[in-house]
Amino acid sequence: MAVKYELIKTCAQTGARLGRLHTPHGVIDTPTFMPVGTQASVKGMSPEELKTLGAQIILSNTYHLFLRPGHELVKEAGGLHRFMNWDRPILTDSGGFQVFSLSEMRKITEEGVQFRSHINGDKLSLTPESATQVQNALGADIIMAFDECPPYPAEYEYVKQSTERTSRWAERCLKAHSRSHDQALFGIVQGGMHADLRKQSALDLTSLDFPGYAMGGLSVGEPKHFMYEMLEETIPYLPGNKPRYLMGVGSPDALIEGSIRGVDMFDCVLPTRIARNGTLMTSQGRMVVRNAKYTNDFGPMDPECSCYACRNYSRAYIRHLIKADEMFGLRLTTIHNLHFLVNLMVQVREAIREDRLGTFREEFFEKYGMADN
Ligand SMILES: CC1(C)O[C@@H]2[C@@H](CO[C@@]3(CNc4nc5cc6c(=O)[nH]c(N)nc6cc5[nH]4)OC(C)(C)O[C@@H]23)O1
Repeated sequence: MAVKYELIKTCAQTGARLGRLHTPHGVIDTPTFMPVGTQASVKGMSPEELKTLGAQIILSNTYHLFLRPGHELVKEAGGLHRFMNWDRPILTDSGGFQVFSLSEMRKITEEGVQFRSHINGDKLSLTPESATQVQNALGADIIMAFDECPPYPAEYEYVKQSTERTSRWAERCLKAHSRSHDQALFGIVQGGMHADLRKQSALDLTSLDFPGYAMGGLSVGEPKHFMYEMLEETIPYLPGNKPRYLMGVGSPDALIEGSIRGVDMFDCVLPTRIARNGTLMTSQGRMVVRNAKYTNDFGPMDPECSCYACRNYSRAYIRHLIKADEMFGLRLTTIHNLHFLVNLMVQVREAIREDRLGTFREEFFEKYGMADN
């Protein structure tokens, strides 16, 4: 059985929906936040800790694993689930985006992308066919079409050409996708910040009948209201019985706003990235636990949080560990931030079930603060 989306209900107050995504490695309750494990590890977290905090699916990345250790090695190890000892669902991003955000000297043609490895400078290339074959070898439950994420800002004409090429690449991915695995290939809608290009991209991709659709080209530095507008311009052209995935989004406000607009899946490095510099997402807004004001603060990072870190350790202790460069400190902040977002989605799903996500949004923003988080 490949990937199947089950729509449970739509929120009466908003456009949000409650669903379940059935995959070969288990069921995912949606809307969901997916922790990012770029190089086959969610930095500092064991699979057991991820399960304890409630993660139902994690991300990994084709670009990084293609460069190191190589997809053949992962395949030889029995695939990504076996390699990283994670028996729940995995989604891999297709690599196009990371080529642009990480590698030097890259050249994009109709064929694909040529680039230099950011690790050792080797000249490499990825094409729709090779990116799909790499993901088939890695064995994730959900794999992504190979696309170009246009830079932001970009000229209309560039975005138009790039988006049309991404649609042609999507068809090539479908053709290359080996059906021998139980993997679902999702299409990625592009179109920059232009409603007409977003609509055309959605129509092109839905004509290819993918089992799920991502919205790419967002969370790339644009003002958040542009992102929300593009969701409103795209989602009406996506089928209601398929999952919608907003790539690269992971701040509390954007998760709520995206859910309200009908997004089912989110991922972002934000919670794990800011945890590593001691910044926490708490019910009272952002908090930088390494600040001197927490030196003698023996309370939990977040008094309303039930995570392992908040139940067992104080702000003073965690601040000390971070100042002393003790690894355990960043593990605790990571556990907390991931638990915070996973738990936020539990509350979002509860609010949808009870037709009160609009009210929940107001209450959450009141406490969390509308600051750009
Ligand atoms: C918010 C925050 C902290 O997230 C960070 C940093 C910069 O934004 C992020 C997140 N934004 C993001 N947009 C994406 C768009 C695409 C896309 O169009 N196609 C494909 N295949 N994958 C994508 C992955 C994406 N991630 O992108 C990198 C550079 C990976 O780090 C992330 O700002």
